[in-house]
Amino acid sequence: MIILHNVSKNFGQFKAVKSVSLSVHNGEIHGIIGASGAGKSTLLRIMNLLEIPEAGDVEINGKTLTKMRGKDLRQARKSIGMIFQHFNLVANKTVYENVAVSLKLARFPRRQRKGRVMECLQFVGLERFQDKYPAQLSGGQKQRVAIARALANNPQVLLCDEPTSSLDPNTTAEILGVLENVNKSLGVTIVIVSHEMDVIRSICNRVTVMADGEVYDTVSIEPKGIHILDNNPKSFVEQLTKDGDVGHA
Ligand SMILES: Nc1ncnc2c1ncn2[C@@H]1O[C@H](COP(=O)(O)OP(=O)(O)OP(=O)(O)O)[C@@H](O)[C@H]1O
Repeated sequence: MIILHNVSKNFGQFKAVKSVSLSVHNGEIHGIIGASGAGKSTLLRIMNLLEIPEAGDVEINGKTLTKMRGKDLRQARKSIGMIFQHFNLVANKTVYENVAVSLKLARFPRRQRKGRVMECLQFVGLERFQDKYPAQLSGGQKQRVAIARALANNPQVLLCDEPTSSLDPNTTAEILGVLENVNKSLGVTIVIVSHEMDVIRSICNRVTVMADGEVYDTVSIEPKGIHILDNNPKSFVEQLTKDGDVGHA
């Protein structure tokens, strides 16, 4: 579905992505992991041409994105949604307006917009928050709004750049649950960049490991599932001491 053919990206003299080829399969949750500076986010941003590669091609569903221009490119990019570590919501717009704006930009039929916004907010469990502003929401709620916004135009692929890195462990698990639901019930292919091994192991089917701007390897894995801790202090102590090599102070 997404195929990168020998893509490269330089920032000045620095080679951030070096002739990378990679396939993301239809319907999978594909992780990209690696050390800080390995080029993960740059590679993800190349997939929807937020970063334009100096060399190589990006192919989506048999169409070469890097060779498209104007209306065709805009149309093709509608099939790719994206979410970010810091949510990127518009501060002076309500939850409803944040989702509606992506429909407006995509020229979604005006009369169907309200229904579509509410459908997306329901999907992420935030329909009651439609009139709130981002500053009135928790980090997890902000990321849910960002997911609703990314889903509004019915994308086939959702690109996720460190989607849980600003969140606590329980909220991380909740957001991973939402992403899993996006994949399973809507059939959306997901690519998720994270430096957190637990995040990648919990939901991904295939994982690409990057190092120094190159793909080191791509492996298939069995997702371990999402473990939600409750906020009971007893369960925190149990987690901390379960390996038996620590005692009570
Ligand atoms: N716009 C830019 N201008 C200059 N250098 C950049 C730019 N974007 C990224 N880089 C550099 O390219 C390299 C790869 O960055 P990238 O964000 O892709 O890495 P990453 O693996 O996602 O790392 P991290 O986990 O720290 O975000 C880094 O050394 C970074 O400093």
